[in-house]
Parts: sequence; structure tokens; C-alpha cells
Amino acid sequence: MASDDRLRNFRSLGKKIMAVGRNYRALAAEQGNPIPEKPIVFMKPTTSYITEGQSIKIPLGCKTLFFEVELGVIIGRRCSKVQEQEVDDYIGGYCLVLDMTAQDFQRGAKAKGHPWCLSKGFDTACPVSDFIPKEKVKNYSDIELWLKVNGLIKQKSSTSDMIFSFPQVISYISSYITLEEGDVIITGSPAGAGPVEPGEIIEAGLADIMNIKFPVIAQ
Ligand SMILES: CC(=O)CC(=O)C(=O)O
Ligand SMILES: [Mg+2]
Repeated sequence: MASDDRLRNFRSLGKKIMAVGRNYRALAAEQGNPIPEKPIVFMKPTTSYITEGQSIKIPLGCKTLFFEVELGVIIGRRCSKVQEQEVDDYIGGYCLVLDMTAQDFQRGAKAKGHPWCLSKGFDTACPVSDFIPKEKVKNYSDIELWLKVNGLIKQKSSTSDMIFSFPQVISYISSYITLEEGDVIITGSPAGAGPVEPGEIIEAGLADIMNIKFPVIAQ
């Protein structure tokens, strides 16, 4: 397993941001979607990462930018076809993530059966926290995630509402795609995802372990 010192650098170490969509029961109910039978998997490019001190930029032509707070798992060493019971051996740490989504682009793409790439992968679409050491998250199956816009709470949930657990998600993705040191898997948004406007400030947290804050600006 990579050391915490190496994994602190996960944004340049990893090659992939793998993402799971529609993975919370309350979100599925809120959006009127059926419970998926298998994890819905997509990718975001690592060029979409930003860190605190940088701003989320609304992509050109986007009229409705949505926030989604998610828990990210950082892969600690290369793995493929991992059994669910072995998954913990490959988790190197965690990060708190905003899966920013150009919701109008995504809606248009879904209607035509097109991919979500632009709606999820534009520059600044993946604000992330610093590295969170593995031992700080005692129980990844029941930990609180929250998000505020301009100080008002918009999302507050526990990972216990996830449809597919961390072991199920990581095992499933690794059955098809080799995961490498520093790759991040973002595990889905709880209910309450919604729009943000230029000039607003997004704050998010993982229990009392990590807080992040990002302003939203026009191009
Ligand atoms: C519809 C979505 O944007 C899916 C997604 O990313 C999620 O977290 O759920
Ligand atoms: Mg998401």
C-alpha cells in the first residue's frame, strides 16, 4: 500500500476519477428514478480537479450548474477483479468531493442517449479536499455528508443511504477497469443536489473530519 505521504499527492498520482451515479435511495426517490440494478459508472477527467483557493467556473453556455457532495475513495495500490471482502486492503484514504454537473447539458444528453462527458468533466467540475487518512474514517458505511450554499443547508445525509456499498462499488468497477494508486472513486450524491449561481459560495463537510469551501464564478 502506498504511504500517506505519497497519497497526499493523489491528484497528480492517479490517472482516473471514476464516479457512480444515482447511488442514494433518497436521491432516486427525489428524482423519480428507479433503484438501479447495477452501479451506474462514468468518469471525470483529472483535469477537472480544483482545490481550495480556486473557483468553480460555470462552463460556457451552461444555464443550470448543480452541486453534488460526495465521498471519494482513494485507491492505495493497483488492483483488478477485487472481491468485495478484499476491498478494504486497497483503500488508501479518502477525500471530500463536489461532483459539479452542468445539469442542462446532462438533461439534453440523456434525452438523446448521449454521454455525460461534458456535463460532468468540464474544467473545475471536480473540487476536492486534501487527502483524508484511512484511519480517520472509522465507518465508511455510516458517515455524515453535508453541503451548504451561502450558509443554507442543502444536503445532509449519511453514507448509510447508499444503494451500493463501497465494497460493492469498488469490486464492481475493478471487474472491468484496473484501478491504480491515486485513482479516486466518487460514490454518488445524496438527496438535495441543486443549482448554484455565480457569486454563491459552496461549503461542504464530512462529519467533523473535513470541510471545504469553493466560490462559484462565471467564465
Ligand atoms: C444524475 C447524476 O448527476 C448522477 C450522479 O452523479 C450522482 O451522484 O447521483
Ligand atoms: Mg455525482
